[in-house]
Amino acid sequence: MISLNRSCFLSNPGISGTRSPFSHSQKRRSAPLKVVALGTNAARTGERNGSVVMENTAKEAVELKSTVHGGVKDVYGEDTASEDQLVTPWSVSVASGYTLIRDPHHNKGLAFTEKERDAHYLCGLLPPVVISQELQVKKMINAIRQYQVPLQKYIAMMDLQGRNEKLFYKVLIEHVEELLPVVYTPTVGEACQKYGSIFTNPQGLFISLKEKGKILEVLRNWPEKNIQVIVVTDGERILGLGDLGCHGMGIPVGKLSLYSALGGVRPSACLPVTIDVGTNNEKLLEDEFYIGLRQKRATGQEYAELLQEFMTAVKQNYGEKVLVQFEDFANHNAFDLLAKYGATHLVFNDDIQGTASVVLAGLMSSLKLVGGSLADHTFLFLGAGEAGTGIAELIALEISKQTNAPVEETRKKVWLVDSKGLIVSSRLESLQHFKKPWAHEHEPVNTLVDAVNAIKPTVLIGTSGVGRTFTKEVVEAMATNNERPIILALSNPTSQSECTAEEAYTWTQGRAIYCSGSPFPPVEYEGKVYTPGQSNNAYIFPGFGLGLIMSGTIRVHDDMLLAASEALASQVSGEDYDKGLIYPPFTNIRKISAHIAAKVAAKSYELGLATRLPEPKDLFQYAESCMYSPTYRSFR
Ligand SMILES: O=C([O-])CC(=O)C(=O)O
Ligand SMILES: [Mg+2]
Repeated sequence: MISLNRSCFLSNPGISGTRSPFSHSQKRRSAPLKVVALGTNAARTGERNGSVVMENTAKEAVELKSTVHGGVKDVYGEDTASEDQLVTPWSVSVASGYTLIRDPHHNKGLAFTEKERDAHYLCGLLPPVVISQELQVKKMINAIRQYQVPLQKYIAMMDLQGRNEKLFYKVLIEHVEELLPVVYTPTVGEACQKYGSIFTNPQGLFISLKEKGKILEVLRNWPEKNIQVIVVTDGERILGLGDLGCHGMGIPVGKLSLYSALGGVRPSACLPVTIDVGTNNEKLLEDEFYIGLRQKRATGQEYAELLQEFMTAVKQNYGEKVLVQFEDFANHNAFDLLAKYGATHLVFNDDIQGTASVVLAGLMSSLKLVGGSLADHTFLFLGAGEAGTGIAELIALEISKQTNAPVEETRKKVWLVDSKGLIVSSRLESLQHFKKPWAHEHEPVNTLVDAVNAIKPTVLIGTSGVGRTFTKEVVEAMATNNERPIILALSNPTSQSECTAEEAYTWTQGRAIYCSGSPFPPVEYEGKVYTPGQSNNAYIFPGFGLGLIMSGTIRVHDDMLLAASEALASQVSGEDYDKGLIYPPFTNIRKISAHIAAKVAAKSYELGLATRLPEPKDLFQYAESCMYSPTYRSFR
């Protein structure tokens, strides 16, 4: 193990982040870099940057060292600390031998070449055979297919991620349609429900009330320093499964693996975070395997202060351009957090904004099948939370842009039903603030089926988190009023879907344009096969995030969501339409993400919110060139 003085490496452009964050595209052979904090309980290891090289010789190191006092960030407070203050003795070394094959960032398993085995003290630690990464992929997918139970597949994939990161991403990318439901929705939902029982190696960063007052220090415990995307949850509304407390960690981990696989953001630039303020889930509080704080949720000022400290620490540690994606917060916090931090941070709420953008894309493309413009349609939602009101607002905004009518007018095309019935003006006083814009003039209507009959929507969208609420009666009413009813059953996971694909096709005699949030297999109805679409924000957030990051965007703007929707809709092919699909298949998702990233970045430049200058000439090509590739690198 070669150890090098920390300060010279922290001022190395390759480590401190002044080099392009996407430097993996540089074709340099890399040595596996290991960072070790001495004198602490745990050794922290990690790839500093996909292509950090060790050829920064003593000369270069001395030159770099001499710049320490010239403006290089004193990340650890070492230079400014007074003598009695404690500092962390960071050091940097090259991983080799046993440490190397235990390091998921660099491990290649049986794919280490003879030369690498010689150079890195691996002889004897691996059996003699050397195989290609392609063969490893084949072996892994075969192994996954042996498992009958989805949760076992999930565990096998998480295990792989913790053992050999590049292989994990290569398997996932090359079998994306098959493995998306494994590492993501719906299986991730079951994983969260059983997280305590299946928990082995911790993933992500757990920030609980115990860490209050020292969140900045906790962030610094994470081995990676150049973070570009954080997905954070407080676990209060995990998919449609409710409060899963600290067990919600599966969600940020899953979302970020999609950021890398689908959007090409480097895994080492991604940070999953769970904020643990307790849980109100009694079953979890009594569960002996629960991994979180065993207390009721903190609320009010205590909650707000923890979130404020977190958001401040994030900006302080990672700068202005780190993207914070809020995920699966309860309604009562989600809207407020987005409004509060939207003004000061680069934040994005996937459940409000990502879902809105993906649904709008589907509606734009569905017009090719049903005709007319968006303004010609009438939309009815079951569920008036984050997803429902988020989608509703983006539809109204798009219609307003298309027709030049004020958004207050275009909102009238959109109706929402919540647990108390149709949202109407007589309920205004008692409505939560995010529902108020949707309280239109109408007599009270108590049930969904009555609302369908009264409003006569052309589009029915389920975002309630409650399964089986699009009953036969509801779907039949849609089919009576429309030649081709658009029915989107968006709640996740599969158990919470408002109706199944089979129900939608059967009850409409195959006329429905149906999509769900969680995937359903094709359905055969009267001799014809119908392929349902999946309207899931996974189409949007990876490309959207890439677009923000690659342009150095500092704030999210609604027009970027519209740009993402248009980009996604433009990727639906004639062949897809012929099959009745309104989304492209996930097989091409990396190309789709690059298109979305390019359009989002273009909008950001147009709005003056992008800081990466000059603007690249061809943003699509630039997006593709930025994308992480899971192909092994050669070690010297
Ligand atoms: O995770 C998903 O599949 C979609 C989503 O954001 C949610 O349902 O909360
Ligand atoms: Mg979500």
